[in-house]
Amino acid sequence: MPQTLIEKLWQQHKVTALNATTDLLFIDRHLVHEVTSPQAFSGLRAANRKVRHPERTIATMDHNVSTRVRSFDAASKVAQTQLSALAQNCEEFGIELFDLNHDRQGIVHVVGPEQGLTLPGHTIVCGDSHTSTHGAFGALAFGIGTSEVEHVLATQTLPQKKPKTMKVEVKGHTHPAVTAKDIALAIIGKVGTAGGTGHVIEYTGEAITALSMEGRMTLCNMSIEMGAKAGLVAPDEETFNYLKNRPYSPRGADWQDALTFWRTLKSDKDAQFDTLVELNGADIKPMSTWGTSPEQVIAIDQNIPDPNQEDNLVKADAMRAALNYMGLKAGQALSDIEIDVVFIGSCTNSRIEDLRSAASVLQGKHVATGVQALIVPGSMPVKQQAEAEGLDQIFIAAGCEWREPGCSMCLAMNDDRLGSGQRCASTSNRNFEGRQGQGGRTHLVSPLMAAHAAITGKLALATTQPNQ
Ligand SMILES: CC(C)[C@H](C(=O)O)[C@@H](O)C(=O)O
Ligand code: SF4
Repeated sequence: MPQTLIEKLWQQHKVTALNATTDLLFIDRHLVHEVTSPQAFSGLRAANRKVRHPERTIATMDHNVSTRVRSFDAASKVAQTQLSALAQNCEEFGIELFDLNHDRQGIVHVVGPEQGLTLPGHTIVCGDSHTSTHGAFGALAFGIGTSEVEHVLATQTLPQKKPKTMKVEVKGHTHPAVTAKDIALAIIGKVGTAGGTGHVIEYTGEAITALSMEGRMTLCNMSIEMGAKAGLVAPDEETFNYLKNRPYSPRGADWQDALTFWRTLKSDKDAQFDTLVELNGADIKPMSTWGTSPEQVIAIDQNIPDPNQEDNLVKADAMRAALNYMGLKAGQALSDIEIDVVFIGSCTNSRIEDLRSAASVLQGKHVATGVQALIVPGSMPVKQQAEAEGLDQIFIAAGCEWREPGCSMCLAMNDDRLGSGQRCASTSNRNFEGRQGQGGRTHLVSPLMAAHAAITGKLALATTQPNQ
């Protein structure tokens, strides 16, 4: 029977069936960060167990770190406790750690791929919902809870319910001003935040294969915002070129063997998916959210929808609540909305291409009066690369703040946060109430649009208009 890539990866990692719906899977790679690991290590210690495969486990510090200075002292008390616990746990259990002073430190979902720790055909888990990012490499990658982190540390396996499969096909090409972020937001706008529930998504179509690895990571990253367990793209030459000579990528004969295997990783021609979704690349425009859920999203040239026109009463109520929280009115043009803060960063959009894209807009320009613009590279290698290319100088000359790597203003777990009522054009992935700080208002956008917002002080249209 023809199989989807998702089914192939599942079969390749199935250790045994536990019951009719649940299998035990082998986990190739376990990524760890400071927030969801302390209790898992405590559990191991209490049961007097070791980490089964320390060499398959790697840790980094990201959520809680200060992006102003590289010091635990700059973080809050809770953060300091979690960061020190991670350092101590990694030492005790023999796990490699990219700590604050390490030149490979960064956001866990930026670090894995750029180090070659994320490989096609892998099962990858992390105590973090955006583990779906790694699916960009043709890996089955998903987030897990803290008790599951303990299970994987102890056994390198995980019981998992078989997911449903979904194919999201984006046909044809998109306009040059349309980025992977816009594609992701357009898909969420179409299927909704529950549209992917119980599914693993495979993204296909010309508009997807045309994406760089950075773009594919942005897209797969947001699979979780559609309610999906994971999202992936079948690996191709773009994937292999990206991985060649990365620090942990296979080398020599191992590289050749890996390539031979990786080239088999695709869905069979007539493979059946449980759910099909189709979009036309040419219909997608630069997007921005207007509300407090990623599905409350429209094209930048549209007006904010009216709850009174919404037939679904639950949705209409959610829209009213969102308008109220966001301080916006139905019918208002998105492009008239003034912003206070711009955040370019997070595991969705803090890679070198994202920074290049922002720099292309900010070069020779200045941030609008009264706007604070934060540019936070996703990792130390991204930071170093950006500095080698002089991007930091472009940002600084434009009046932006150039920070140290970390999750930063993506979530209010460190000292970068919005004040109450502040409005932010953000390249992150969640716009829930209070996500970036209590009372803070988030508009999810691409780095291109965030950079335009920085210089105009508004949710501006990108200069290159789509579909003209
Ligand atoms: C802190 C962590 C558990 C959380 C997640 O799982 O996603 C965070 O990364 C987020 O983006 O909200
Ligand atoms: S950058 Fe944001 S979404 Fe990504 S792992 Fe950190 S907190 Fe979660």
